[in-house]
Amino acid sequence: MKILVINCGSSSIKYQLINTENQECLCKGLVERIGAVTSIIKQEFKDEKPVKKTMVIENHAAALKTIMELLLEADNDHLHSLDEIEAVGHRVVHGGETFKDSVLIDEDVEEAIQQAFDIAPLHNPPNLDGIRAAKKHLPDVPHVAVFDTAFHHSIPKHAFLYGIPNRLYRRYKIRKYGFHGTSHYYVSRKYYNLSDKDKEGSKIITCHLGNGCSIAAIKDGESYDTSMGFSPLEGLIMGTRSGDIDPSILFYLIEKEELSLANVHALLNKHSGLLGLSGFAADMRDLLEEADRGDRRCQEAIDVFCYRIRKYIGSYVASMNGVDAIIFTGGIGENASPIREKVLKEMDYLGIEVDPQRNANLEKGQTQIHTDNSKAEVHVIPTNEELVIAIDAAKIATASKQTPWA
Ligand SMILES: Nc1ncnc2c1ncn2[C@@H]1O[C@H](COP(=O)(O)OP(=O)(O)O)[C@@H](O)[C@H]1O
Ligand SMILES: CC(=O)OP(=O)(O)O
Ligand SMILES: [Mg+2]
Repeated sequence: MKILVINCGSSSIKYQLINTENQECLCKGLVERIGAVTSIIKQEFKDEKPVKKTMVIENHAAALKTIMELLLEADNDHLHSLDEIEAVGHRVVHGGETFKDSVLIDEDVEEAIQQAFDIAPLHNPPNLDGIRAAKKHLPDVPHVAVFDTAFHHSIPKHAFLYGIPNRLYRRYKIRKYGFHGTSHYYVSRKYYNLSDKDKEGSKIITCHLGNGCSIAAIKDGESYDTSMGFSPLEGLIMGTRSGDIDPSILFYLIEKEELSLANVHALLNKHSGLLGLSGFAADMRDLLEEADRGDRRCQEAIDVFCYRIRKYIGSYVASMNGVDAIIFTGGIGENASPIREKVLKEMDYLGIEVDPQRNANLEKGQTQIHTDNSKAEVHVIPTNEELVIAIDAAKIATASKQTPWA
């Protein structure tokens, strides 16, 4: 089946056209800086020259219209008409306690996604904008929501409850949910596949390090704990998000700097993390470059970033009583070998040994960066959230055709 996968961020849309029969990506695109003075759209069909355009794109609806036009403009063998798209898979970040699996999107599902706006303010509003805009262009095909939270539904209660009054969980469902589920799921399955290991009895730690960053402890193939929580703000240091902080800092700042709720929100979500610490950039490439040139604050931001990851890995080894493999993925995890090196140094207490050559010069198709003597394995596995979304969308679309009343 030809599936269009849409991942709407606050100011960007990533999309892919995937043939789920052979799991091939036919086209990949990105619209950036939606709502800015000029937006950029890049698109690349398989085996074709990439296209890049700069134009004014005011909102997600306009961006989706441009994407549809550009997909058709290409007019190649991969897509002749929008009628060939058989379903659309949408990444939805927060599914709350309601959605344990992907679902066909109807009005109730849209309503539930909207109800989670408060707890995923950076993600769910653009996700819903994307769904509504895509439905206008492709009204006759199934639209499927695939949730970041779904894979983490297996996390046990002792790991998902916070130490606050229990009535807050019962009344508002305040608990850890966890995110990046499609990525943690994908790389863990790839690992089982490449290592020929059984899920049963396995203990692995997956580190998704992109703009948003999270770590998951995966036991017997199921998510057992993860660093993001009620929202995607908890846990690791991220591009612009703070990760874990002492909540008292907020009480203190609200008084000292008379911060409003909106100020606190912006402080922790947009001005913190690598950007806040370095005062320079949220992008790891820029930070590594500046740190190499001797910038002390960029180096400090990298140090804090890596230390937090080490700390979480250690805590998940403790919570699972061991680890068989650690897996790195996401833009930073896949590409930044100095970051992996820094995170993994001095892990001999776990018997983990990284081969510096393998880590620094990972060849295409290779994943292993541990030495042959290492007690636990370490792999770099490129993620593919879009493929997981496409496969789920195809499955649900097929089922909905067979049972049209469902
Ligand atoms: N070669 C590289 N070296 C270091 N960092 C990289 C490299 N390529 C990408 N990154 C980093 O990956 C991050 C973006 O990750 P990505 O997974 O693409 O993000 P998103 O969450 O938007 O999908 C940025 O911090 C970027 O600097
Ligand atoms: C949940 C989350 O943080 O997603 P992203 O990394 O795409 O921002
Ligand atoms: Mg990502």
